Parts: sequence; C-alpha cells; structure tokens
Amino acid sequence: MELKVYQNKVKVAEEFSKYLIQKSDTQKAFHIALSGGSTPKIVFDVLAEQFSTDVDWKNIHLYWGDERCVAPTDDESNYKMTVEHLISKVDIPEENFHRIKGENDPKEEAKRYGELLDKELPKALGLPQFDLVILGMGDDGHTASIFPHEINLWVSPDNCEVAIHPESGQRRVSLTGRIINNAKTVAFLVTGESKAEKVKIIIDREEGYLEYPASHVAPKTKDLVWFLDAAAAKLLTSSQS
Ligand SMILES: O=C(O)[C@H](O)[C@@H](O)[C@H](O)[C@H](O)COP(=O)(O)O
Repeated sequence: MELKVYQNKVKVAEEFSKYLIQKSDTQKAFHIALSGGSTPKIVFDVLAEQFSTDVDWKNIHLYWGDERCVAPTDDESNYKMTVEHLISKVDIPEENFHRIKGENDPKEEAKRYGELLDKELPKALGLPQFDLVILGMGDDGHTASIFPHEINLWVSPDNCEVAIHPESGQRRVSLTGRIINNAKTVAFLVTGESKAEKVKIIIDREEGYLEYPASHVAPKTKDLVWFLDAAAAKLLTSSQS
C-alpha cells in the first residue's frame, strides 16, 4: 500500500491526473471503474481542464464502481456528474463508456452490469479485471456503495449487488469485493477532515477496522494507492504520510 499526501484537494486532483496519464499510457485499452462523490468531481474537472490532451481517450474505457438507482438526468446520478465534469469536456468515443442504468430495476441492473463486465473486461484468475478502480471513502468508512450495515455484500459471489444507503434508503448498484480486489490497481481518492478518523483506523488497522468496507480493499496485486489531502491524513504519523 502506498500513501500519497498532498496539501489540498486541487493538488490531489493534479497529482492523481498525472498518475492516471502515466498508468494509462499503454497504447491499448485501459479499463477504469469510476467513483462518485465530491473528490472525483474535482479530479474530473482538473483532468478535463488541465490534462485532457495528455490522455489518449480512444484507449480509455469508463465504467462505474457504483451508481444511484435514479435516472441518468437526476442530480444524484454519478453518471450525470461524470458527463458534466469530464465526458462532455474530452474527446472520448461514445462506445467507450458504460454506465450503470440507474433507471432500471436494481436487481435486474446489477445482473446486467455484472454480465457486461464478464463480457467486456479482460480476465484475471477467471474474473473481470479492471486496470484501475478509483474509490472514495465515506465518513462512515463505506466505499463504492458497500456500507458498514451491509458489509456482507463485500463477499458476494456476484460481480455487482444492490445496496441501500443507510440514511436515505436510496438503492444503489455497486461493484463487490471480488471485482474491486481483482483490479490491477486500486486508487483511493480521499480528502477532507471528516475522513481523518477512519483513514487512521483503516490504515493503522486499529481495533474494529474490519467493520469498515474500505478496510477490505486489498487488490491481489497489492497495487493499492491512497491519494489523500493533508486534512484527511492529519491523524497519520509523519512516517506514514
Ligand atoms: O456514489 C458515491 O457517493 C460514491 O461512490 C461514494 O462511495 C463516495 O466515494 C464516498 O461517499 C465519498 O464521497 P466524497 O468524495 O464526496 O467524500
């Protein structure tokens, strides 16, 4: 596991953009699972506005790690956010992005998307393999849309599951642990003081850390990188950050 700590959200966004450019510069299809949330929004803005010509978008294939069960025009939609902050600003072919259809019946969509991954992604150890999975982490330690109250979904035998937001009751379709941990690389994008306590508990494996889904992110390749701002990393000892 590697920790990369930067002064603020914009610096995290700039440095992650450079990291993504370096990782995806392979002249062949690069499959990414995107996250929702406020941190990726800033990353997408910076990537689109400062680095769009540095990425060979025809080789980039975008998927989502989770999606709210809402229409693609709904302000809650991760797809809508990604279109507004990234897709609409870069020259990525229409056939290169594959949204989770939040307007569909959740169970049927979880099945459909799971089958899409089986069909479209390269395989490793018999499972679909992303080149890069981008994850956020909620204040409660959730990641993708696997929440602490449904942590059993992490070990689902399926590629995708239907989850329920603990406060709003909103249904979501989420990748499960078997796909996330089969990725070549997983990058957390975590910023803000509200994350500091869980970042410390999870990274230091403090008592009770396994209650938090984010602590179960452990790619088999061991290629796990945390991009943190100083606020989210403030409780880590200096040797770690
Ligand atoms: O659909 C979502 O909301 C995200 O996938 C979710 O898992 C997000 O990454 C965390 O809630 C952190 O969000 P912030 O980046 O806004 O803190």
